[in-house]
Amino acid sequence: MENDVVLRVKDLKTFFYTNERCNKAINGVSFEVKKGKTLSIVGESGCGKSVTASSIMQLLPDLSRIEEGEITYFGEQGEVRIDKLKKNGKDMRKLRGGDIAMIFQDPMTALNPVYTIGFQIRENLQNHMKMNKKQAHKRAVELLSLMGIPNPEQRVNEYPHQFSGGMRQRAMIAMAMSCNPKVLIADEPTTALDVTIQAQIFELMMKLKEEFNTAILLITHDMGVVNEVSDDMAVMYMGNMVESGGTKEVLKNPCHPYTKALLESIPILGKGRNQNLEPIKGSTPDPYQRPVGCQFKDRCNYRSEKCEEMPPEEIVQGEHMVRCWHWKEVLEDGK
Ligand SMILES: Nc1ncnc2c1ncn2[C@@H]1O[C@H](COP(=O)(O)OP(=O)(O)OP(=O)(O)O)[C@@H](O)[C@H]1O
Repeated sequence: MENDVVLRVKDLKTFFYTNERCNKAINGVSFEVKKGKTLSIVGESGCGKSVTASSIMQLLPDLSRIEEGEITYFGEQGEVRIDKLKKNGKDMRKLRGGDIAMIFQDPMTALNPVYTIGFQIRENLQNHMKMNKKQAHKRAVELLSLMGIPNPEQRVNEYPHQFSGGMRQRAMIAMAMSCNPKVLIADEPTTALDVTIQAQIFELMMKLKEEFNTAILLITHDMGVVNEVSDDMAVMYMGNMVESGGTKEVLKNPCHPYTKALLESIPILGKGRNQNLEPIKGSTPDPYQRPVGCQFKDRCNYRSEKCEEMPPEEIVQGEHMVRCWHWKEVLEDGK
């Protein structure tokens, strides 16, 4: 095991069971998150990004469960198999919000409307960092100031509804960062914010990553964001990882038709209005009636008989992995 890996997910399978039907929402996903680096997981709505995050945090909805696979956290006290921990047991509660923190698209998922921002950050610090009330208050003010919130001494005593959307997002990040987490999971953290605030929040996250050597697992559907902020990336489709590797390498040499299609569907800043944007044809299949073999085949121009069988993971070079029978053709066509 390379010692820069802080979180490893191996062959994860998380299924939903509704009305005697099974949705294999995550069907054998593997990746590693490295110390002080950002890994982005990207893919269309429903591909399994959020369920991956909830599996790691053991915050899965009632009808779902981890069926197989390993989720290992490499902490200062040694390895912890998260998938083996009790959802609400002492060890999981210690990890959650402590060593592994999460920020959400909607800050009100994490913030309680009836308590002041300061109270909520203090509570986290008192629980996880064993600080007394006075120390925790001082640190809460420092954290708000670090997040760029003006007048932190005054604002620490305000309620979430007194904060703007962007400020609430900052307050939630302050709460998540309060216990110096080793891993920060960010699930579409800026989708609800306007572009300027979005850029500021990412800038802030990257600053924190540098300062505290935090590993970030960023969940997004936005290839532009992936390009801007991540060291590594993984593309998900229908519960599978179809391509992964260093961000620069994957974006330069996409080998999966789906990655290529995602890239062709986004505008490039500064290229003006006359760009040939290609929406991805078709739509994602019904998760309860998944196709046999490659999940992307019905939307793919490279489809052949081989695709009736699920392609294996293949190494393109170094850490660049792809799951497509036709990746060499895809790569060649991109040149
Ligand atoms: N609470 C739930 N009950 C039943 N099925 C669910 C639930 N949450 C997610 N799923 C299913 O799990 C699969 C993966 O969903 P997930 O929310 O992880 O996708 P996502 O990539 O995060 O999408 P989005 O970008 O829209 O959040 C989908 O097929 C979805 O229908």
